[in-house]
Amino acid sequence: MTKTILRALAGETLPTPPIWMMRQAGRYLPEYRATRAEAGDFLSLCYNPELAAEVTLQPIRRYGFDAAILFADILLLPQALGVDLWFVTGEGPRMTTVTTDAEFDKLGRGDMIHDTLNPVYETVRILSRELPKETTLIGFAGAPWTVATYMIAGQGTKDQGPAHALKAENRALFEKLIDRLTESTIDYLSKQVEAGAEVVKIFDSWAGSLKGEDFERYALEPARIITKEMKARFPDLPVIAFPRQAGDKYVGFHAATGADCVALDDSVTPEWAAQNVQPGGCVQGNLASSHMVTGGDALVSETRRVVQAFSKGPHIFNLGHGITPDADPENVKLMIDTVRETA
Ligand SMILES: Cc1c2[nH]c(c1CCC(=O)O)Cc1[nH]c(c(CCC(=O)O)c1C)Cc1[nH]c(c(CCC(=O)O)c1C)Cc1[nH]c(c(C)c1CCC(=O)O)C2
Repeated sequence: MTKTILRALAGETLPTPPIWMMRQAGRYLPEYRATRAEAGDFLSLCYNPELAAEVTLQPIRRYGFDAAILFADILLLPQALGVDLWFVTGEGPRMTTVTTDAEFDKLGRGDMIHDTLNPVYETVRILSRELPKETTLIGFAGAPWTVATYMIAGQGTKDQGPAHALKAENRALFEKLIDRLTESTIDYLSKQVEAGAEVVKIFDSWAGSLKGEDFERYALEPARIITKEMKARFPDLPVIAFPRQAGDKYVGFHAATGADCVALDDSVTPEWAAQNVQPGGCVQGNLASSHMVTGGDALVSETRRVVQAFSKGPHIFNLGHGITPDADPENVKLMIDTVRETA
């Protein structure tokens, strides 16, 4: 029997949508916090295959999600290209910037990324042995634009101002960076698939700040190239694209990129997306993650609404963005029970 997530990704409408959750291994879980403390810090956890596999498995054991997502981070790739990366507690990632040709020229390329990323592939190998046979293993990478926004600013930003500024001031350098990230992302994802990832997801968290032609060039086009090359190398590999906050640009994203599934954030209604995006293929999403904090009747009614809106086509139930550290683990259970009862 084919795994439910793979069936949905192949375009099948299932009686109950398969479920997983962005950031399902995370700080809202006491067992995650304990393992992270054992590892020392977040990056040490990412590079410790035994412990990274352990935190990936924790939400599977607790909730029986239909998919596990590799525990790692989108910023490991720039680190593998040679930038310094660290996390400031309570604030987020920091890295050395790439805003000049000289800084760009110091970046690595080709197979050298694997020296740093080998522990991630080892995590994938452990997981493909240890996951329950019905659970799908999802590998992932950041989309070039989103990763570039962190590399250019040296940290997270509200409006991706520094990346937009570099794009305006030195478009040739900006485009070289996007191209280098596109190439390295293909190499990185390929190694994850060779190690046992069954699906790959491309996270473009800041796609929504690209407007007009910039969206086509720097969100859609890299997703198309990555998808095309991954499918050339691995013909049966399903690809999930997440151009977060794309709004009306979600329409036609499957066809334009070749992605099997488009993940939706919660700024679009499920009714609108069912009508305008789901005809293109499988969709994933899109309950607001705040319900995992607030719970109650609203959680139940909004979960039912998402399930019902997408019930006539291929759908993978998920949140619209990652679960937050202040979420209540009991609310996750309530969401899963509601999905499985509603369908
Ligand atoms: C932009 C981005 C990043 N990382 C990621 C994105 C794209 C998705 C999104 O928009 O959320 C993706 C990511 N990050 C993480 C995963 C693992 C898989 C999963 O469970 O979803 C995935 C898929 C673990 C993580 N990545 C991070 C944590 C929290 C770190 C900790 O335990 O202290 C986890 C579990 C840290 C991280 N990593 C990043 C930031 C901005 C932060 C700090 C914010 C925060 O603290 O939540 C970069």
